Amino acid sequence: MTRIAVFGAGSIGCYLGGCLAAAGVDVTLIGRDRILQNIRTHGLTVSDYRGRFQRVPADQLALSTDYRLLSEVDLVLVTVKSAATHQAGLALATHLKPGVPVISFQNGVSNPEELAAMLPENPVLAGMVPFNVVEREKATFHQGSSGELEVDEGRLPSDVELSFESANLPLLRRPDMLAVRWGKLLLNLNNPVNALSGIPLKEELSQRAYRRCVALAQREALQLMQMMGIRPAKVTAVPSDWLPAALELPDWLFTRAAKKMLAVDPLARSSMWEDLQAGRRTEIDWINGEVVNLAERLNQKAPVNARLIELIREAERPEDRRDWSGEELLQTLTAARQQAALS
Ligand SMILES: NC(=O)C1=CN([C@@H]2O[C@H](COP(=O)(O)OP(=O)(O)OC[C@H]3O[C@@H](n4cnc5c(N)ncnc54)[C@H](OP(=O)(O)O)[C@@H]3O)[C@@H](O)[C@H]2O)C=CC1
Ligand SMILES: CC(C)(CO)C(=O)C(=O)O
Repeated sequence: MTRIAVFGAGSIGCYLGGCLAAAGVDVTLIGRDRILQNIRTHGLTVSDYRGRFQRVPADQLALSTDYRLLSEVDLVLVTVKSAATHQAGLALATHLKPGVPVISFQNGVSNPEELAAMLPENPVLAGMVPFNVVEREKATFHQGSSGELEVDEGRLPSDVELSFESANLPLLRRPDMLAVRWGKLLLNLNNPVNALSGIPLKEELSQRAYRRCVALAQREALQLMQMMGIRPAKVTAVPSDWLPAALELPDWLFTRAAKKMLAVDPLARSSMWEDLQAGRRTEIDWINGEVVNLAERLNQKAPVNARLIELIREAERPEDRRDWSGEELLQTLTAARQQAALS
């Protein structure tokens, strides 16, 4: 049986690892002591909005901070935040057997390439997690919204797809993962808006002013992607090009038309909010930063995304952190755009 290691046992890593282990897969979780100790005490519980509730006893998992365990596995799922990708790459390059595949289940568009450059002897596949996972008390990891995992078409050990399927996490294999990652990045432009709002995703997305902020960032990104010849894939019910217009709908129409987008656990928050809460560096440079990078390469401007980066940088300093109302945020983003148009 394929032995699967999760590198970065946090929200996504513990959820994927827990679902796989509950289905009888041999799982090793590599992570930090805080989370591993919690799992040793309580076992690992995975739950979801559809009623999944599975508890895996700690002795059914290999739990370690020791990277040497990587030399014994047949597949690695990388689930660290983007700022930790380089460190993950170093550990994998030191311990992984040649030929063992690695799937990056991370947001952003550059992580698989960063890993591939550090792991010339291992196939690195891009993956995409469409759903939200939050850590709850007693080592419980809860999936709060819907969607299927998507992964590059490259070769995986023969029983891996079946293992994911039996864990109720079917892998959708795709030939166009770069387009999928850009499509996901468009959705993740909501991450800073959610983090700055200080309220759960469902509540935030129910308010038009916040949605208009996201739409401003997406329009800017879509225009630059088009100039660069990037065609983002459709990763929600709405085609990527239509996302801003859908978000700008009045509340009464949006709540009817975008039922799926709002079908999210009432307490779910973006992973960027979780980072701010935990005092960690956020992934802003790997999300909105990619839009600003595109603008620079095209000799253009991306004032809305640049302003969101500034605001998240401020919020990363606890003493400067505050919650923004939708109107306040919309005002500062609109002002940034107007100023850029004048200069
Ligand atoms: N959470 C979500 O709902 C979603 C997240 N994603 C993406 O998935 C990826 C993972 O996110 P998420 O699970 O939320 O992140 P988390 O921060 O919850 O989990 C990552 C874990 O990896 C640990 N870690 C980092 N570096 C190392 C290392 N060198 N050795 C061992 N452990 C390490 C971190 O510890 P420490 O913090 O101490 O460094 C943390 O506990 C991100 O790219 C995110 O954008 C995608 C879809 C949804
Ligand atoms: C699932 C989604 C889009 C929102 O939670 C996400 O990717 C994140 O929080 O980083």
